[in-house]
Parts: sequence; C-alpha cells; structure tokens
Amino acid sequence: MTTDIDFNRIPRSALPGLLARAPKAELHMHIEGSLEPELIFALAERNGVKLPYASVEVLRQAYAFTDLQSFLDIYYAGASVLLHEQDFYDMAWAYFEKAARDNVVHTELFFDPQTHTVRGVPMGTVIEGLSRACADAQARLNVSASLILCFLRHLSEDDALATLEQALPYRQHFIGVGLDSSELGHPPSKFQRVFARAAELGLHLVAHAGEEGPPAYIEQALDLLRVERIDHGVRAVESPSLMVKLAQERVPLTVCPLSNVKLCVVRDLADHPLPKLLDAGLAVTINSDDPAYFGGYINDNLLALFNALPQWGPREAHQLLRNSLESSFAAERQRGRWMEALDAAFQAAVVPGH
Ligand SMILES: Nc1ncnc2[nH]cnc12
Ligand SMILES: [Zn+2]
Repeated sequence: MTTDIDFNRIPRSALPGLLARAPKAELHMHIEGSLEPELIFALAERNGVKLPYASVEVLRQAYAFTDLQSFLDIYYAGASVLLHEQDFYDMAWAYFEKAARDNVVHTELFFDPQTHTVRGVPMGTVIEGLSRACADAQARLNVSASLILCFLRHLSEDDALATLEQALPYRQHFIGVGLDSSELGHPPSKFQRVFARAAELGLHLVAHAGEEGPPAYIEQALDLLRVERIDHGVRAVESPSLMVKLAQERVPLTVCPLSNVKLCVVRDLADHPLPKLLDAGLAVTINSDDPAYFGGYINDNLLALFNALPQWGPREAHQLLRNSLESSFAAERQRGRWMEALDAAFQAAVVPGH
C-alpha cells in the first residue's frame, strides 16, 4: 500500500498537521527524563525531599548542558524525588497523557532501577508503579506501552548482574534490557556477561552507543552484546563500513535530534547527520530521549527537524514514522495494523490536483 501513496501530491504545508496526527512509536524515552520541573517540585514537597534549587524557574535555568555528563548530573538529582510506587505511577502517567496527544500508539520506555535502588527504593516499588501506569495507558488512552530495564554503564557489571537478578520476580513486567548513562570510558565490552544472561532469559536487547562514543562502540554493541537496536548511533556516520553493515542488516537507530543539540553532539539540527543516515538506507527513527530536559516531546522533535531540513518532505516523514512502527518489539500483526493506519493518514493528505 505504501508504494501507492503519491507523496508528490502532498503539499509541504500539510506536514506539521500530518506529522502531529499520524500514528507513531516512540522507542527511546527515559521515563525519568520526562519529569518536568513542576512535577519534581510537587513530588519533593509530597515526600519532604530538599532540592538544591530555590524554584521551578531556577531549576529550569540549570538546564544548560555542555555534554552528556553535565546533563546526567542534573537528571539523577531530579530523580531523587521518586520514593513511592505512586510517584513512579504519576511520572509515567504524565508522560502517557502527552504521548496520547502526540498520537504515539506504542512506546517502549527505558527506566534506570539502579538510580532508585541505590537510595533504598525497592525494585518492586519502581517496577510496579511503572507497570501499573503502562496497563492504564492501554486501558484508558489506547497507548500500548512496555518497559526496558537499563543498566547504568558507569557502574560495574557485577552491579548490573545483581540488578537483573533483583528484577527477576517482576520479569513479566519488562520486555528487554538496555545500557545507558556515561558512555565514554564505559564500552559495551564491559557488559558482555549481563547481556548474555538477559538473552538467556528471552529479553530483548538494546544499548546506547555512538552518542558521544566512537563507531567502535556501535560495533561492540552489535558483535559482543548482540543488541537488536542501537540507541542514538549517530557517530556511525564516521565509519563507511559500519554504515554499510547497519543498512544491510536494517539495524534500527533510535535517534534523538533535540537531545543531540542540547548535549552538543551536533551543532544544530541543520547540521544533523540524519539525512546522511536515511539516504544510506539505515532504519532511523525519531525519539525524544529526555523530553523534559531537552525542550520537547516526540512531535516537537519531528516538527523542529522538518523545519530545519527543507530537503525533507512527506516521503521522508512517512519513512521515519514507518521505521518507528516496524522497529518496535510489538507483535507483528499489531505493527501491521499501525502501519496501515499510517498509510491511511498520508493517503488522506494527498491533494489530487497538487
Ligand atoms: N541521552 C542519554 N545518554 C545516555 N544515558 C542517558 N540517560 C538518560 N538520557 C541519556
Ligand atoms: Zn537515551
């Protein structure tokens, strides 16, 4: 059906509305990165946590990052207000309401249990709060949602192994594992045993690689950890042989444009390697990463990108959204239904005489 859509007959002026209302999947979203300053302050008050910021405005002003680490320091401080099951539920629910507004039909949320268990919050509190919100998202908003447990790569592999074992009583509540936090100096090779254990358990495997780290980290994530998707992966553009491999194997990259600008991975959106990645045939998807910190949710990312890239039009928009649905870990039949709905949204935007 996709081939039947006459993209040349969709005016570029229709793009903002089309991008907003088309069904899409979000595959790279850290739920702790959806904590808006207002919710951080509300939870701090509810839980009697003292914050090192005088007000919402002062906290927001601190969101001027120079690299990944400068962001992570503030992001982990923000997460310190999360103590009870209801806090995790409220955080996820606030995101799901925004996702529904952006016509996200499916989302696979990262969460960082070690950020919470190290403060004495039980694993069950984290996972039960998040998974209760996921169930309600399906029931009340028709948003399909799953959880991916991420290991913090600045900690040891033994810590990651212990975290995975601690999470096993809640195995039915998460579909995969990921790898995030400070990339440089913490290559994927450090986590081979824990990813092998996760594979034995039948979990999906993903990892952040090639955000700040070199293309070799992407190769390690594929060859040593056997991941199914690469999170970020933008530095693949520096390695022609890796680009060929990623294109041939259709390895999805979950790219986060506004994040890349805010963390100084790229200078600006006009300078982003995304057009090169898409032109080379890579399965790139657009995502928000940590929307509360980087100035926008998924539709904000899509809109900003298409504003900055005049060479991109309806064909590229359709391809990116199709990639998101196709690259998700949802059941094949469900993915097929969403892709039909995507095609229908684009078909409806065709203007016969245009
Ligand atoms: N962009 C990012 N890179 C690595 N770890 C993260 N944790 C939250 N956001 C992240
Ligand atoms: Zn991320």
